[in-house]
Amino acid sequence: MTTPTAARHIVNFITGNANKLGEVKAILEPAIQVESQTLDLIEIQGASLEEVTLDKCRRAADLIQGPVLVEDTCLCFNALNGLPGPYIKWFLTSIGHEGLNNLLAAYPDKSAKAVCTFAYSPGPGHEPILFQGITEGKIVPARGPSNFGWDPIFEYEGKTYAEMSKSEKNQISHRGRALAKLQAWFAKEMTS
Ligand SMILES: O=c1nc[nH]c2c1ncn2[C@H]1C[C@H](O)[C@@H](COP(=O)(O)OP(=O)(O)OP(=O)(O)O)O1
Ligand SMILES: [Mg+2]
Repeated sequence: MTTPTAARHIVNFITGNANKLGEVKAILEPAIQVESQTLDLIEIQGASLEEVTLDKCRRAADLIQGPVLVEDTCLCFNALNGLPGPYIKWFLTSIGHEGLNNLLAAYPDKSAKAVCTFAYSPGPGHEPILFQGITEGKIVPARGPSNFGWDPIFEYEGKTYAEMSKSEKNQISHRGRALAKLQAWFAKEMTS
């Protein structure tokens, strides 16, 4: 059954990452329809996770000249005081799964947080709203298919993200948890 058009929200998710888009669609649709445009948005450095996402969202709204949803994902190693954090993309590209494991070789603490921060802007000039989700896990040698980023090295309750089915991951993931907050906010907007 489809939701009546009048009660339906549409978001324009701006991302260059097809895997993110797939998960966001799987979680939000059909209640919230997800359209998408691919833009490689500049991400600022030396700022908090929230500031990085807010800035990315303002840039996207200015470029699109309309409502946008963006997301920034961080992988924070507790032994490294939260690094690589927002720089995980460049660490992953440069040193891979093994290199990321090696970063923690000197520390007994392998725990890590996956943090997903979505920002929604109703349009240029509006202050974006943030929705954050965190999943606590640990960094392990790669297990499972290498389909999406660091999924094979992030373990949650005995399984790496890569060893989970898509729906299993979405139930407990940083992204799923952030989107649960976004869904609640949109549901409230619809009734107010
Ligand atoms: O659930 C995930 N499971 C495994 N890996 C993941 C996940 N989510 C993001 N990732 C990877 C993609 C990128 O290497 C880095 C985040 O960087 P981030 O800037 O947020 O992503 P991106 O540049 O690929 O896409 P976007 O255009 O939305 O910024 O972590
Ligand atoms: Mg990015």
